[in-house]
Amino acid sequence: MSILERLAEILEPSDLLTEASDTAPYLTDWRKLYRGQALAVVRPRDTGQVSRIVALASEAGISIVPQGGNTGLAGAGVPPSNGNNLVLSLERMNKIRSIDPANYTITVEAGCVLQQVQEAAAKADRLFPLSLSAEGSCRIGGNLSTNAGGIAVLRYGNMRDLALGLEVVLPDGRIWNGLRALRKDNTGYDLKQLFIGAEGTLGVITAAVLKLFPRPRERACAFVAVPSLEATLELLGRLRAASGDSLTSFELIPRVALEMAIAHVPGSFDPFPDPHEAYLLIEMTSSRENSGVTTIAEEALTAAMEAGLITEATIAQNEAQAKALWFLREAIVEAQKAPGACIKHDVAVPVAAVPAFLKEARQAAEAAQPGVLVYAFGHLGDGNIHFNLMQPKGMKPEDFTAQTHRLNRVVHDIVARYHGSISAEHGLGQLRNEEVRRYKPAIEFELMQKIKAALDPKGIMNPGKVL
Ligand SMILES: O=C(O)CC[C@@H](O)C(=O)O
Ligand SMILES: [Zn+2]
Repeated sequence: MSILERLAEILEPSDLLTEASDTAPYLTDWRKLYRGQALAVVRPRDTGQVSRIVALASEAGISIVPQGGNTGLAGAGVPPSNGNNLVLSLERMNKIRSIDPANYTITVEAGCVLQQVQEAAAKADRLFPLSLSAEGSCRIGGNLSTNAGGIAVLRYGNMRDLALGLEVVLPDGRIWNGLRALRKDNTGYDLKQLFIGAEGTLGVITAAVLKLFPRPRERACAFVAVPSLEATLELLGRLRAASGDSLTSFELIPRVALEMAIAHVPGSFDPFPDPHEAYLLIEMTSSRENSGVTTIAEEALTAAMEAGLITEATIAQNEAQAKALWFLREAIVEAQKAPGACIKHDVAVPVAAVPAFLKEARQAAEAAQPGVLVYAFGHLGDGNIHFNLMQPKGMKPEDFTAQTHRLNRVVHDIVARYHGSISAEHGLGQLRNEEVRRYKPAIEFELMQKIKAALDPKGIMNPGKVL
């Protein structure tokens, strides 16, 4: 029997895609940077089916490429071009299995859309805090596999910090049920952490127990202009001190990004009459009714203004205004498409080093590529900056992208000097898996390879990614 015939015994006909028109969306990423081939796209409906598919693939020596919402930025969900593989989409496994408000946990299947999990938590008067721009279409399995970050890491951590248990189909098809809902469990190695951030190279995550938190009752959202990047550090310290544990987001928006959004994304606006070099979008939240978090934010920002740490500030007076300010944060991401080609760097340095890093990296990038537009924004509060470079005016997009490797090197060498990371929240995928070798200590690489060989001796799980 052929592999397709055997898959047809496991799956409903509509869950086994082989026609080019049906498989096409699964064979490329949304930015169309990568394109691959596959024998078929399989869309199992439960863990048992995933297990049978993986066992079959293992026996036949066919690779498995797990895929969630296909919103990734590093090409981890796109199959290789040799075609001897199956794309395993988790999209049909999208059930919330259970929610336990008293234990502050939710158990979800890997194909749940992030927003669906947020909404289920809210319905139970709880918060699932992971939040990022793709939340309407990215899926939890992908969030776990890339250890997704986003805009609330400062307060709640990234996906590694939000997962308590996992269910995983191992590369030989066996199911590991590690769906424990415990906050304490010191019974040996923390195996779930191997699969989180592994980008599907060690197994297929099929379900997870996630942490919930008290739902915020009050939030203060502010947009401020800063006189210098150095000032942002003292401001961050002051806001954390003033607000107790309430500072949730501290996002950097440079003038160039705001201008680009105003020019290209309808609905964008300038919150202040005069231009400023850089801005911050700040949010504090409290789960206490009448917590006074708005007053705390107002007082802290007034004091910061008197101390010369900010030059202008506006605080949202209602939900609609807060939404409008957050819209600007999304618009600056969208606006990146406008100038043509963009070379992305998803880097992290220790928070205190961000201003110095930004200054040095900007000078180096501008010297390496005259006319380049530095578009550096993001999660300043946790040290993760999207240090993106836009093509110089008048340059052809392809001539600029031809410089990718050289410019990556310029930026990442500086990141390394600051003891940073060249992939903070988007993962390595096939975008940075070669480059990371230059920066990751050989001993760490060797350990990763040993773990890979132990768990996936046939090397069938998502080949060509991460390692
Ligand atoms: O476009 C990017 O480089 C980053 C996208 C995303 O991580 C964000 O923070 O908005
Ligand atoms: Zn980001």
